[in-house]
Order: sequence, then structure tokens, then C-alpha cells
Amino acid sequence: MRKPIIAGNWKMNKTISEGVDFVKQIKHLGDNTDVEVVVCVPFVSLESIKKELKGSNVKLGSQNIHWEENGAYTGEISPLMLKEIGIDYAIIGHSERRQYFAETDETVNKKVKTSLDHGINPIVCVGETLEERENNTAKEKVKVQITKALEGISEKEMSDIVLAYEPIWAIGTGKTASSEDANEMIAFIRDIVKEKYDEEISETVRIQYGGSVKPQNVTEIMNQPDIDGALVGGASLKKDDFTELVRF
Ligand SMILES: O=C[C@H](O)COP(=O)(O)O
Repeated sequence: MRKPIIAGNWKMNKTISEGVDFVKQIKHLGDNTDVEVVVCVPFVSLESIKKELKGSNVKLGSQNIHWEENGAYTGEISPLMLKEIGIDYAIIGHSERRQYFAETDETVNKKVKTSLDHGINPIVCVGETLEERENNTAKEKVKVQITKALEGISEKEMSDIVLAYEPIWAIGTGKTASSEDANEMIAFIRDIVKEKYDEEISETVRIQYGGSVKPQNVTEIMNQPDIDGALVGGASLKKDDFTELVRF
């Protein structure tokens, strides 16, 4: 039985004080539930929000991580810095990082490895563009992304990884993949994991869907057999919406 995981990705939203205020209102959402609740917040807010989450079952994540522990990488944040704050998760390879900040499959793989080495669980994002979906190359694209992201990752390490399928055309657009299409791609990802590792790992790895998930569609998405959770942008910024999402 895979534990459902609903993660809010705040992206570049909420100042530190706004974030702390918000977390005060949602920090009980991880109580009395089988759902794992995560908030992935801007780097500058991590420490304050970690303090606010003391005693809470809501987990904390960053939205990126650098693969080196230190060095001449102006503007970057290292795994040691994140580890000291005590985060649980790091989103890696989000399509916005790939699109605007030149993230590649190679850097995604390095970041996955460094996260695991520092006890931070990676949420690894993959997904196709609209053009690739229309050309029928979506599966090919996702297969390459998954295979490269997981290069050199051991069977044991797979239990610390969460995968997230986010079709780029569904992110922030209000367009959601139909729950059946999302499930089909996620089942395909599970098959890739099975091919690379084994059936047990493919049946235990958690795979989220992301892209315009809202209170109105979350139940249908979560009812799909292969979908274990949601990585949510816009709707994770509002208390009522986020509450409904984690109670799908
Ligand atoms: O990381 C979250 C995804 O990019 C989805 O964002 P969205 O829910 O605003 O479409």
C-alpha cells in the first residue's frame, strides 16, 4: 500500500512572513490522516517555516538543490545548507527549472544523487510539452527523463524517491490531463521502473501527478490506481483549497 503524498509547490510566492502565517493555518493538516502532506517553499523561508512546523506532521521541502556541497556557485544553495535546516524533500527537475534555468537530465541526476547522499528525499519531475504530446513522442520523452534521472541510483535508494509526472501543457494553464491519460503515463513510468529494477520497486515507488490539480478534480485524480499523489502549484497557495486537496 503506497502512502498518498500531496505536496504544495509554492514556486516564487509568499514572503517569509506570509509563508509563516499560512503554515500556522495548515500545520494541523498532517494529523489524523494517512496522507503525507508537504510544503515546498522558497529557500529564504525554509528556516522560519521549519520552526513554525515544530511538532507538526506536515513535511518541508525545497524547490531545488545544488549537487555540490560548497564552492564557487554564485546564487546556489547546497545540500549541506538544506540538511542543516532539516528539510525532508527537494523538488528536482521541475519543468520551470528545465525551461528557464537550463536544468538538464544530467544535472537532475547529479541533484538526485546528492539529495540521497544527504538524506533529503528527491521529488523528481518529468513531463512532456504540448508539441511532444501532439507528436506522439510524450512517452519517449518521459522515458529518457526517468532513465537519466535514475542513472546510478540503487534499488535501496529508490525507496526514498518520489516521482512526479507533470505534463508541461497542464501546469498553471487550467488544463488538466484527463485522469485516465495521467494514469496511463504514470503506469508507463511504473513499467520503466520495473524494467530497470524489479516489480516490487515499481509497485512501491510513489508517483504523483501535477498540473492544474484543484479541489474540483483531485478526487478523480487520486482515485486512479497508479496515481499516488499530487504536486500542486496554484491551489496550494490558498488555505481552503489546500485543505480540500489533502482531504481528497
Ligand atoms: O509543481 C507544481 C506544478 O507545476 C503544477 O502547478 P499548478 O498546480 O499551478 O498547475
